[in-house]
Amino acid sequence: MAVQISPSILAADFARLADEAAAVPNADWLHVDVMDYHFVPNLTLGLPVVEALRKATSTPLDCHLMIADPDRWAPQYAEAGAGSVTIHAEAAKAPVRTLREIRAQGARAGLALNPATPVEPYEDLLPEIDMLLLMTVEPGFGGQKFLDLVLPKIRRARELVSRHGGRIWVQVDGGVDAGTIGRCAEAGADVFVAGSAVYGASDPVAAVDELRAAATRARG
Ligand SMILES: O=C(CO)[C@@H](O)[C@H](O)COP(=O)(O)O
Repeated sequence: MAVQISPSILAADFARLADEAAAVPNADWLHVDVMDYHFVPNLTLGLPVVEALRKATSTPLDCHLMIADPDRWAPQYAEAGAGSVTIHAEAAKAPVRTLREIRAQGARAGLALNPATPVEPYEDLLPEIDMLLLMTVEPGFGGQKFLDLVLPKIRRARELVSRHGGRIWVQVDGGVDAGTIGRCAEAGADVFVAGSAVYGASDPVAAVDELRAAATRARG
């Protein structure tokens, strides 16, 4: 699968979200971080903003739910038009049902793991998902330093996914920039979330192109 870049609007100007979405027409996805002050110590945005963004951009929305009760809310993000909805393994109490409900609404279903959460216990869930999101920082805030300790897990995740037919995308999120994206790509990631590295750049379009080129080069 070709490299995909998903700029995180957490690093964008929340007062100008439609313009910020339009600022990266070369992005494959727009990553939308939903936080609820419970699963993570930060609060961002919810369904009404996702519904508004859906109307404001044709770029598919990649909704990452960092919320305490994804079983209750995730299907509604899919219904609101998100192209992909990712729930955290640490928060979901009924992940099989929730992942199936996301797919039933026509969205891709993702499972996210915090840096210290191992991937192996979730092997049986792989048939239920379209994407595995490996956090490369502790979730909650943009602008954090990339955690190298996640690299071996990216390799193990790639192996597991390959054993299951290679259909599932491996996404990395947190501290991804021109200096770290190559290592993630070499380890087996194929979808890259980048907040500060895109929206903190003077030219976000060029930043997306550079990240894509660096990841593509690293895959060889
Ligand atoms: O989910 C999160 C943070 O919890 C991320 O999506 C961040 O928004 C990535 O930001 P950068 O580390 O790229 O600045």
